[in-house]
Formats: sequence, structure tokens, C-alpha cells
Amino acid sequence: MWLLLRRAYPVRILLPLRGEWVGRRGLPRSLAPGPPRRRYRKEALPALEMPVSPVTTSEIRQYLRAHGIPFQDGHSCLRAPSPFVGSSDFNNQKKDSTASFCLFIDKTTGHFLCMTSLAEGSWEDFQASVEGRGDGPKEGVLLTEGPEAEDREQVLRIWNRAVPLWELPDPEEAKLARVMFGLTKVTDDTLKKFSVRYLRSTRSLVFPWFTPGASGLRGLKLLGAEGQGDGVQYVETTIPRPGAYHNLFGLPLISRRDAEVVLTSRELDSLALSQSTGLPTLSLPRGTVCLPPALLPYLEQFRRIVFWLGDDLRAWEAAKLFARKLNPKRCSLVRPGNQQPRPLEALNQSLSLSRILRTALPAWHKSIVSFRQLREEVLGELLNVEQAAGVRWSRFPDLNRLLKGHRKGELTVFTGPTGSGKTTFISEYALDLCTQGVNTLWGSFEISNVRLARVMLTQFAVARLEEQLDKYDEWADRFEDLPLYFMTFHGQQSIRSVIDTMQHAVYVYDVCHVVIDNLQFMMGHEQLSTDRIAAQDYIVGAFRKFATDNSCHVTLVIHPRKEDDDKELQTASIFGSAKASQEADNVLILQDRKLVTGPGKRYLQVSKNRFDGDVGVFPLEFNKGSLTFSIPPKSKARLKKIKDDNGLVAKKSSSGKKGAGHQNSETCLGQDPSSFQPDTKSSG
Ligand SMILES: Nc1ncnc2c1ncn2[C@@H]1O[C@H](COP(=O)(O)OP(=O)(O)OP(=O)(O)O)[C@@H](O)[C@H]1O
Repeated sequence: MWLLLRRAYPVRILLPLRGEWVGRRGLPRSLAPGPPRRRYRKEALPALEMPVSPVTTSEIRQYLRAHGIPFQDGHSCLRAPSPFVGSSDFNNQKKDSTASFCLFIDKTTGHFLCMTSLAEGSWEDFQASVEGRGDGPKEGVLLTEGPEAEDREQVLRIWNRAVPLWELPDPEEAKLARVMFGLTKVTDDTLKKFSVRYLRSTRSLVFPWFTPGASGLRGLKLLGAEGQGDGVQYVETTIPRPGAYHNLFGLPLISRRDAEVVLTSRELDSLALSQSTGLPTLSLPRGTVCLPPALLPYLEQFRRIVFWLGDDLRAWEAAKLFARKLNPKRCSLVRPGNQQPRPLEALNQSLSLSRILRTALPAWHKSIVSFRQLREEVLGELLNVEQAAGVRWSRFPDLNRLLKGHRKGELTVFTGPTGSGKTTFISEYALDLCTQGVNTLWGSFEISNVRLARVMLTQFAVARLEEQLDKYDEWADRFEDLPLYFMTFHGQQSIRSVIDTMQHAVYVYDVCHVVIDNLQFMMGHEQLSTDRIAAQDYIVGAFRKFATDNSCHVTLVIHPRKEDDDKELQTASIFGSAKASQEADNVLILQDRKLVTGPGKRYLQVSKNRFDGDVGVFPLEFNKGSLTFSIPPKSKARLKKIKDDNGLVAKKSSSGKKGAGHQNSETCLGQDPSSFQPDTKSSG
């Protein structure tokens, strides 16, 4: 029954908003293959649809058994003989030893990869191929595409121009390069072993991505270093673009017999680790941003995986999330801390990297843990208080003052009067986080993805793009590189299919913020108000559980109940029962009247904040050209922390000190509180 129900929903896959592009930013013009050229799909910013039926591990197992295909259970994949290496081989493989089980089927998605032929595809592709088997891959099965011709040309051009560091004619130049990248202690042998080169024209290190078997180059990563104050900022450019760059740097050096590996987030760290410990090490193609499931088959052989991703809380959180995909029981994590910097720094500080590795903590906790197992994590949070408070908004400093930041695993409920600008505001609020590396999935059920993307792009550029179309490409290129994904749903949807899609996004794209606009589109067509309230409670509960289980923040837009036009909204104005506000960690309300005068003005009220209790209100001013809400630069009225969500305003505080740690903190940072005084009459 369950199976039938699941199949009945046409779940559509989410795709990154990405047009086709050819130009490669970040590379010198001299390296581009001829004058800049562009190819477009029909729509400038398409959100594509692709039918996908979710599949479970037991369904995959049943299918394999039913078709007489032997398989072995792995950590994240099932291993089976591959039907894509020729029919005779396939029969031999069935009889043969485990080593020839070269087909890896992802247990979560059913996606497969044949390590021998490099055929890959979806679970449906695999089924189609098995059922029509005879002579190898059938139509519908995707053979891994090599790099696009243009990319290939560019990759070779750069690779051929790059030279090993020790071959640079000028020793001063080589010395400078080593200093810039912190490589003074990394030997030529190590650089040689990992085939690292240096591109003089851009002063970048070049890390190669070899095809399995090291038979050719699939791509490159260029790492540039720019001085920033006293420090150095690294800038990465990849070919192909980041979304398709799946290089586990160091893979050609891994032997089939290696049972342990250390994963790092930077190539430079892997060089340091390999040199000082001699252990097998790989670095993730996009650092702490994501662990694409396409890489999992390459990690199946390891009995133990140690994550040493960096020296801050973000690296630690990323490691915990990635460990889930790899099976936490085989994963250990190096805890960030003063004595445990990232590997390259540890090498440069002459610390023992082997000793640090020995302190790695198991990623797996039983259901019941003692404080002893948690104490290191608690210490990690205390050492990184700022990071524990979450990612801070760059455009909404007042939101930082109240909420402190955007944290994983929380549920935010957002409401406001009809047509007040909820979608427009939440779009900028999410975009702000996304530009800072928060992988974001949008579920926009009311307005189309094209319209939403247009709003977002305008907000991204902070300009009216229709008036400067010559800049469109520049902005669109930058926008494309954001870790932003859109569900292709429109109109009424079942909560099951939405949650399935969110789950998929967390697994495949490491999404850690989902925006649902809005909840009313999942409520079905219940006519009776009691049914509607029960339905809403169920949906809110499902999102709450999803956020907690997946360490993923969910922002849920809910319409308010019908109120008198002259009343301020409060937490109790959210449609439905009190469940939504009880389950939420944060409640935000976009208020559009009373407290401000003049068209376009709004203010944002934080009426619940579970993290540290600060609630309050601050003004927003709408800019019609850029569709952005920003804090009026010279506004007299500023953020005000208020006593409770009934709108009872606290006394004006003269000190402006924070009232952290309790629900009823009261601080007014404004100079003119009366101008933003909520309407106490309506508070009941
Ligand atoms: N502060 C504002 N002042 C004037 N116009 C605004 C303001 N905020 C948004 N708008 C405009 O109002 C229109 C509706 O905005 P939006 O769709 O964001 O509202 P909403 O609250 O999400 O609507 P709904 O209640 O239908 O979901 C848009 O054209 C938007 O550009």
C-alpha cells in the first residue's frame, strides 16, 4: 500500500537554476578559447522538470533478488556485477569474486555507477537496462560524459602552460609562490606525487582532476591567493563549473587495499597530511559546501574514514552531516580547536599531525549518550560562540541583533498580511544567506520559479535590471554559481511529495535551508475548518520533524487568519491552532501598518526566539527598483526589543545593553520609540 501510494505521486526532481554557459570567470582572457561566446537555452533562467520515483533500499534489494542479480551490502551503496561491461563479462562477474562487483547502486537514490565502464544513471535507467538486457547499455542509460569539448580544450591549454614549482626559472618567484600558499614546508616530492603545478600568468596553483585510471585530464582547479590585510584569501576556479566538478583530489594515489582514509576540505591540506603521516588522503571538491553522492562509490572501500575539514564549527558541522551519508559508524571527526588547526597549518606549526588524528572522535552516537560523549561538542560550541549562533545576515543587521543568526535544524514561521510583501522579503532574507554559502532550496507554490528568480536576481544585483540589460550576463553568471535550487512544484501539493523532495535535496545537494511559500498549498481541499486546522497541524509537525532530523532550517510562510484591518498581527494571528507557533523556534511577522507611515514602509517583528529569547521589531524600507528591503539609512527609528508578542512595549532603555538569555529582554536601540510603538490597543 505504502509502495503504491509513493508511486502515485509524480515527484519531480529539483534542479539548480542554471542556464548553459561557456565563459569561465576568474580565468585570464588570454586563456579563454577565442572571444567570449554564449549559448542560451530558450528561457534565460530555466527550472527544469524531471520525473523521479523515490525508491527505498528494500525496494532496490527486492528488485535485484527478483532478477537474480547477486549483490553485496556496502556502507552507502549496494555492489553488484555490472551489466555495462559486456554480456559475457556480466555472466563471468556473477560467478567471480567480490572485486568484480563493479556496479555501485546508491542505497538512498538508486543512482548507479559502473566503475569499469563509467556508465551511470538513475534507478529507472538501471531497471530499463536490466529488463532489456542483451548487449550492454541500452537507450536511456547515460554514459558518463567527458568534459565538454570547450572545457577540454581549456583544461589542456592551462595544464600545458602550467609548470612544476621547482621548474620555475626564477627561484625568487618559486619562493614567493610557496610563501603565498603556505607551502614552505611542503616538499617537491609531495608536489610531484600529487602532480601539482603552477600557472605563472595568474599566479595560481593548478590541481589536476584525472579520469579514473589516470588516463586523461577531466578538469582542473586553480587556486589563487590574494593578500587581504595581514592574511591571505584564496580564490578557487574550477573547470568544469563547480556543480560538475567532482574531483576527489588524490584518488589516483589510493590503492585498492587501503582501508583507511583522511578526508580534507582543501587540496593543500591533503598535501600536508600525506607528507607528514603517509596516510591515504583525499580532498573534497568543494570543501565543506557539499559531498555529492556521485563520490560515494569511491569511498566504499574504506573501513574507516577520518574527517579533518578545518578548524571551525562550520567544518565540524559539515563533517557530521557528511558522516551521515557515509555511515557514521565508520567515520571519525577531528574536532576543531586551538591545538588542532587545519592540516597545513599544523604542519607549518610543527605539530604532530598523527597525534591530532589520534584524537578524532567517533561520529556515531548511540541513542542514549552520556555527557562524557558530548563534552567535546559542548566545548566546541563554547569556543565558537559566534559560529554556534549561526550564519549572520549581511543585509539585515537588526535581524542579527535579535535572532543572532540563522541556525541549522530550526523551524521559522513567517507571516504577514496578504500582499504585504512576504514573498519579496523572504526572498531577500534567503538570498542573503545563500550568498554566504547556505545551500538553499525554494518551494514556491504560488508564484512561478521564473518570476521568483527574477525578483531574486534583481535583489542580488540591487538594481533594476531591465534598465541595464548589458549587465544581465554578468549578474546571471554570478547568480548561477549560488547554491540555490528550486522545486518545480506549482499549485496544490501533497506534503509527502514535498518532504520527499526536501529529503532528496538534503542528500544530493546538502541543502541546509528550505523555504516553503506557502503552507496553504499543502492543505488539500478540506472544506471544514476543523479539517483544515488538523491538516495544518499535521503539516507543521512534519516540517518540524524534518528540520530536526536533517539538521536543516525550514522557513515556512503561513497566511494569517482574517483579522480586522486595523489590527496588528500577533503570534496568535497565524492561521490555524497554536501548533505552528509552539513548534516554531522563531516567529517573524511582517507588519505593514500603524507603526510606520508612508507607502512602502514595513517593519519586521520577531515575536518568538527560542535561541535566546530576544524579541523585537525593526523597520524595513522597500525599494521598488531593486525590490529590496533595507534599513533606512538615516531613519530615526531603529531596532527595538520588546517585552512580549502582545505588543506591550518595554520602557525605553538608556543603555542599549542586551537582555540576553531570557524571554522578556527589553532594550530599545532607537532614538524615537514612539514612532515605532506597536498598537497596544490591539493586543487584547
Ligand atoms: N513594502 C512594499 N511596498 C510596496 N510594494 C511592495 C512592498 N513589498 C512588496 N511589494 C510589492 O507588492 C507585490 C506583492 O508582494 P509579495 O508577493 O511579496 O506579497 P505577499 O505578501 O507574498 O503576497 P501574498 O499574500 O499574495 O502571498 C509585489 O509586486 C511586490 O513587489
